[in-house]
Amino acid sequence: MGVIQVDGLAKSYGDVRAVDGLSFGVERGEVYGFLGPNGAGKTTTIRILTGQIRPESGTVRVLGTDPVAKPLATRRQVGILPEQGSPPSFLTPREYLEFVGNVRDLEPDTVAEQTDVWATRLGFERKLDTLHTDLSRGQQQKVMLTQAFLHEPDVVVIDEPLANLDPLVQEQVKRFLVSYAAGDNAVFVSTHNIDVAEEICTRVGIVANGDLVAERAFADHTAPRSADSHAATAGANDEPLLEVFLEHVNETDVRDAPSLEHLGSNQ
Ligand SMILES: Nc1ncnc2c1ncn2[C@@H]1O[C@H](COP(=O)(O)OP(=O)(O)OP(=O)(O)O)[C@@H](O)[C@H]1O
Repeated sequence: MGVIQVDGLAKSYGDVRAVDGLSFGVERGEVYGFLGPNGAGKTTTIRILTGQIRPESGTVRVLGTDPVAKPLATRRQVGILPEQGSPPSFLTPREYLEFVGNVRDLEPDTVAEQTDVWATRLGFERKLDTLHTDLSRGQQQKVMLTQAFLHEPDVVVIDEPLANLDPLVQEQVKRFLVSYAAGDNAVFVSTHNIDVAEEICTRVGIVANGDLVAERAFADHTAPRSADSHAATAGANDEPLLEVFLEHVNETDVRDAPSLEHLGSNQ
């Protein structure tokens, strides 16, 4: 069984069928990309995976635990970076990471060490003692990334990992995600960004109207691929991911967006 296993998942909000019979699995060593247009059901799926909401039907296992029955156990085991998550405005990054470390039962020394490693890696070491309210959106995103990895979880679930980050930091984060998964962990990434999915993922599931419409595997890699290189593709053909996406997702599937034109570009 994979570290994430989803079978026949369904969730509606009133008349809206947000997730509709979704099944997929993620193995250790994978960066699994969950790629879909606005309103496809990505965030709803992430919220179920991380024990925040209950599905109507279907089964979910994350590291063998059922997040529906044991949401707290799941949240302890995984790293979570929610969509539009931001750290508390009234704390500094150092205080917030100490708080997260405490909740995660980490030794204070480990938290201090990891805080320094991450602040240096992402370049916010000079902001460690500044209130979040005085940090930019990108700086806050760096703190949120740090909290997701602080306890070195086997599974990390991230909604739009590169949102608000500058290109240099995006490159560092992409490399980090690839190397983290390669260390026998799994990274589940939800994104609209086809180039990023193609660059860092070992496998991409394309989701539309709450269900997987295609899945694409790439050869193992230990560093991000160049976005325009398809030589490493291990799927049935060498078709670029954008074309696979456009084949399976048509304008009628894009519930909240009038056009597909933006989908290949950075967020
Ligand atoms: N709390 C809610 N109440 C009612 N409808 C909701 C709620 N949350 C999501 N939806 C609807 O469920 C569908 C799936 O939404 P979801 O947020 O899961 O999609 P998404 O793929 O994450 O979209 P995006 O890429 O725009 O963030 C959408 O049609 C959305 O309008």
